[in-house]
Amino acid sequence: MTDPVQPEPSSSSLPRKPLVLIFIGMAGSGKSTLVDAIRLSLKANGKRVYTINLDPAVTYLSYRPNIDIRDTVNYKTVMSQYTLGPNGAILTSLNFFATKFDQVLQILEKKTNMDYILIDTPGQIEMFTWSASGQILTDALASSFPTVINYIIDTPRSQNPATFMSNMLYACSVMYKSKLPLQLLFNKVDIIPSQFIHDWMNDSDKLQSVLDQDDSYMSTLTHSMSLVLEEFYSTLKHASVSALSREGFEQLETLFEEGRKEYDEVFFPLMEEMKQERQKKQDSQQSKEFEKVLADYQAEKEQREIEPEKEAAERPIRFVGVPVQLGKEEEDEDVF
Ligand SMILES: Nc1nc2c(ncn2[C@@H]2O[C@H](COP(=O)(O)OP(=O)(O)OP(=O)(O)O)[C@@H](O)[C@H]2O)c(=O)[nH]1
Repeated sequence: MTDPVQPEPSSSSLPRKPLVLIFIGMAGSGKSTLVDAIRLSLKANGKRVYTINLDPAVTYLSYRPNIDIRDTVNYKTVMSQYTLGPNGAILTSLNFFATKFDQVLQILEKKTNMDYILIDTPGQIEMFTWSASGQILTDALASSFPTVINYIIDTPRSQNPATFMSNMLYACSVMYKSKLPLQLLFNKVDIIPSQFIHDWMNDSDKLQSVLDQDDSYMSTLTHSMSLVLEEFYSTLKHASVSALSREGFEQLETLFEEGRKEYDEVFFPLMEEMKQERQKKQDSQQSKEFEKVLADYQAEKEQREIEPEKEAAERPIRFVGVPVQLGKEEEDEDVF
């Protein structure tokens, strides 16, 4: 395969960092198969690729990830030790891993020669997208590296308009929650071409003609939703691929680099702005607290000048900053 993209220098003056690609999608949409296939394809194009598996419950992976959550947390042990069900154990394992993620970041920071870091996530999508630990991991990655979310859609299953709409609404919510560039990968196009999805996204009448065959409440709702999502579709970048046949892979590097550009130009400045805003708030809170301490000190000093004897009698004795309360009978004793 030829290299379709010559990496452009990042818009920032900083050295070019590896691009983090987080793969998210409904169970069985093909995340792990796609991560492996994309890893091999990028490597064949001469790119250096690092892989991380964040699914503690996956039993088989066709590739050996460079960092694997399963090497740190044993999901089955977590389940029996904390008497948890499968979902609780996945969540707890992710929580444990999040507490160690600074070490992962330290390793990644040293991988300056890498072009891409591919991240495989748990099959139970909400375990990652709606958990505090998922948010912590995503934020930690996005504040250190250009990061793009790849939302995988199972094309054959999306032939049902309600399934299609559920996926689109979920993708939209992931973008809002993560505040990161999001791209759609319509997977499994070796089974059925994704043309119908493009038609539905570009022309709501085409979706309507399918919905017209069904006069249920759901079809009316789906149509209303499709009108609402038109704006979301218009900015969305996507590609149709097959992890098995590697169809559509020739457009992936271009798509990923567009995601990097979007992160650099839109999301990174936004994140920096938010960081500065937070810092400003913190600084103003600190200076308010400092002024309060200063005012208290001033008031206390003035009080001391007015009533020096009374103040000395009432002032608690302090030992290394801790007020020592003396009992009545001990008042004359040296308690230190
Ligand atoms: N025909 C076809 N099958 C695929 C493709 N990608 C994945 N599959 C199959 O889909 C099934 C699920 O793939 P996985 O890669 O395990 O999907 P996943 O999203 O990682 O699954 P979970 O982690 O369990 O959610 C497997 O049987 C794959 O072989 C594809 O492009 N075409």
